[in-house]
Amino acid sequence: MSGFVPFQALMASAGSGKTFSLVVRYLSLLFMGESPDEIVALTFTNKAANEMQERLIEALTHLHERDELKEIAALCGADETAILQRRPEVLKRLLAADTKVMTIDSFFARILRKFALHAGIMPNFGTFEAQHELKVMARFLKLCEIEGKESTLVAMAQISAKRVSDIFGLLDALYAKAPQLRHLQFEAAAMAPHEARAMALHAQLVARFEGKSLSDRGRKALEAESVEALIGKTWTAKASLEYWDFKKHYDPQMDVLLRQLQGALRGYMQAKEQTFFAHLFELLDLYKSAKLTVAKEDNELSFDDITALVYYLLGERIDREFLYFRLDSHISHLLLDEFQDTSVLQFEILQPLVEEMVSGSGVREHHSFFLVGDVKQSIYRFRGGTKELFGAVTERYGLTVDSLRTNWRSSVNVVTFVNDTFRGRIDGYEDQLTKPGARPGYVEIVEDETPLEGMTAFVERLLALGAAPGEIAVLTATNKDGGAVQETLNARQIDVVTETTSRLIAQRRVRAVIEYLKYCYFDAEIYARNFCALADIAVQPLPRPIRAFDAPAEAVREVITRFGLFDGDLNIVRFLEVLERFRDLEAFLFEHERIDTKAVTQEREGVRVLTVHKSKGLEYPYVVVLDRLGRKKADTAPILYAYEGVELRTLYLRQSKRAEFDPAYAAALEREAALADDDALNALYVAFTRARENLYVVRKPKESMFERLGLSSMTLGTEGVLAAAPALPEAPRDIPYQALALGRQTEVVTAEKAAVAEEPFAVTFGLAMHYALEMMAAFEIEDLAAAMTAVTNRYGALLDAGVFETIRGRLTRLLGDETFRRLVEGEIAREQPLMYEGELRYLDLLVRQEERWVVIDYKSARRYESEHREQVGFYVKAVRAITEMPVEGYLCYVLEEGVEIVRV
Ligand SMILES: Nc1ncnc2c1ncn2[C@@H]1O[C@H](COP(=O)(O)OP(=O)(O)OP(=O)(O)O)[C@@H](O)[C@H]1O
Repeated sequence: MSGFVPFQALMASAGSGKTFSLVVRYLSLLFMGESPDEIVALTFTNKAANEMQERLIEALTHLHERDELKEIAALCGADETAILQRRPEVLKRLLAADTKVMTIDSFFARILRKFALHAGIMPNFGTFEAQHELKVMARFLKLCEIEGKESTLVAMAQISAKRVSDIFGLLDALYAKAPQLRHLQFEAAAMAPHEARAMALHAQLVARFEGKSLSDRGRKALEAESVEALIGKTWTAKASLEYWDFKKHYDPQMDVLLRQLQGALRGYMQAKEQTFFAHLFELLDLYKSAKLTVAKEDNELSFDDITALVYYLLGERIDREFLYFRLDSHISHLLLDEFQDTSVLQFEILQPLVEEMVSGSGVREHHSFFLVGDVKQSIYRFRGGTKELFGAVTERYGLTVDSLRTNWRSSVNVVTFVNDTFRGRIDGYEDQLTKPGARPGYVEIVEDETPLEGMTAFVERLLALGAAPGEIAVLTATNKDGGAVQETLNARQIDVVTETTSRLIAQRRVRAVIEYLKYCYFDAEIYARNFCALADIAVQPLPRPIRAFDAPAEAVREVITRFGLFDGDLNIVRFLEVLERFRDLEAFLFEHERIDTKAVTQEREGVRVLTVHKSKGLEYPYVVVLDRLGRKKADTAPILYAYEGVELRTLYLRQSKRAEFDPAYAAALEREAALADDDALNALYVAFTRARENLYVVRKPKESMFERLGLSSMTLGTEGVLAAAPALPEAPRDIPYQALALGRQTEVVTAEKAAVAEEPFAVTFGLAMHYALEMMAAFEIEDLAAAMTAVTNRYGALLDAGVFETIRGRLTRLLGDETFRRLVEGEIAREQPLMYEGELRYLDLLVRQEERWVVIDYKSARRYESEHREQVGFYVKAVRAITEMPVEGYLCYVLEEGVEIVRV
């Protein structure tokens, strides 16, 4: 019988197999006949998404020897032989599919691309982790000037004693949470009356000491010129003045005054807070429009922008049904990993999907929802991850909550150490069991005044024992510490792989090409030399094509061909794609440092160095956890977010000494500190649970981040490393690389054409021609060759070679057509999905020109003209309604006898 539970949550400790179960579940769905297109699996980091994708394929490829097999058989209620028999077919389906295993951010970006026009942006926007701050700031200041809000800004800077750039940071933080703040209202309140009252009470108090022989230091302590100075005094926060030098002259009336003074100070601080937030919210709208304008200009969005826009679409522009269920092939199964770090906002966006999944009746019978997480590993509170969400969601949707007790990852000593360390320290911690046949493993803690040296000693020892560099991970508290580790290890000739080294622009060949582009731009010999060195070629004169300025990608293609630089390194291909995003060479050179696209493969072997935060969900045979190298930074974030469960209740402005006057604030501050403490403890739990075999901890004697764990130098077990696996020459592996699948016209066209029962050849011919046009980087004759290669690869099996020549001929004529060239001058979007009046269509070509939009529909045969006109007429109406700008529609017949362009 099938053990498949359709709605299930797994809440379980590190290494207990949550991701494993997710993979098992995904594959089981495939074995039960579900299509990969219908399954969405979302993770928190890109790394986790890539790993999951790899695990799916690996597990399927080697299913006969994998632990997953038994579990899949159990879930499907089938025997293992039957499962193995179906494996090739399932693998084929998986490889051919447009799978949706991705981060929540990418998933939202994908949704937004489909509805880009509804949000007023172009669908081919680039994504960056953060937007161009300076630009946004300049735009924001300009808007403040136009709207006459400069004084508000200045007032805020004064109130909070912050620089304008800090206020900018606050706006950014609020922007990310804006939808959750809708219910909050702040009103600017006058601070002056509170101030006057406080100063008057102060004067009365001072008067009571008049004529008394108060000591000099006592008198000095009493002096205060302003309300802020009063707040800074120690005595103002005391319960009574009957202490210290004041004691001798104390009379009870003084405490009455003191109490009143404290009330006035509290009132002052609260008024300050109200005013501050009232101003901040006033500016928030300007900030939002500054961000959006810059985003539109650069056609580039940060993930916060994407989340905000999708939230807006969902709430105001688009029927929720459409957002999820009409555009894509139907989503029937939703799997969420690392749920403890999903933010409330992200969940609100996913909610319609979840609700569809769990409302199981009729056609929805085949839906399922699965989420896994571990609240002990919740470490993204600052980003709006709210661990309470887990409980709220499982309860609301009545999910079966299961737990897993066995640790499948780590050795006996690591599991024992982790149990001993966190038992009683993390609320509700339950000991984990070790897996059957677990190796003993090893744990060592060392206290070292110079932690970097302690760390190096461990790494060198492991290498000497025979561990491969790639099996060792050093986990650090911050990125900066990671840099120090890298330097230290490099100085000892140990190679290191970090986040930075795995960026696309850090790859050798890509760096070579970037040097070449600098050479084209700056014309300085040094760049040419760098290029030759990085490309491993002799120093020689290089061409500096003038077109490199407008079409850098083209210049790069040329130089790659000339020097034979493309030897299957997919990073070059990916880089060319990235390069296409830039208007011209200047834009690229100005911006390229910010390109955070990841490299296709990890080129280098080396010790992995990463922050504890980045290590979540990952595992390594040998892990060295390094103490924080610097001092702990005090938490000085000016805004405190007070949550009640998953609801953001209110905001507080952090003000020094306020806790002493304001109990409600003091409670909020305490709660905040406790939560920050939980986060820090959880981060340590994450760090210690990454090790499979050996775990090493390097702690400083003072100010250690491990202090609260009471760790001291010790060893557990006998140190050793796994015998190296026999070094098989690694087979060159094809990395499945997919361009963003935005949904294709293919399906729609096929459906449309099938309806008119056209002959199959004509349909395929039409699709191939459309595809060639879609693949053209720009409508230049130089791009035709690459587009034709793409088409031949895709349709080679279906069409004869001669047919491709026909297509090439037709397109050559099209590219030479004056009218066509004029129409496509502008910003171009291809295969743009569009939803209007309940209908989904794909536009072949949408061009934004200065003051108007142009819709172009290609046709490969002159038949059904009246239907075609009707279709384009519908597009025009839709784009006009969405963009509220003039729109022109054209039918573009790309025929054997020539090009005909008909205005509709
Ligand atoms: N049932 C199982 N049988 C055999 N091996 C398993 C099983 N479950 C998990 N494993 C293995 O144990 C290791 C840890 O599993 P996994 O990464 O799924 O844990 P997790 O709960 O997601 O951990 P974390 O919370 O740290 O992300 C993996 O190497 C996985 O292949």
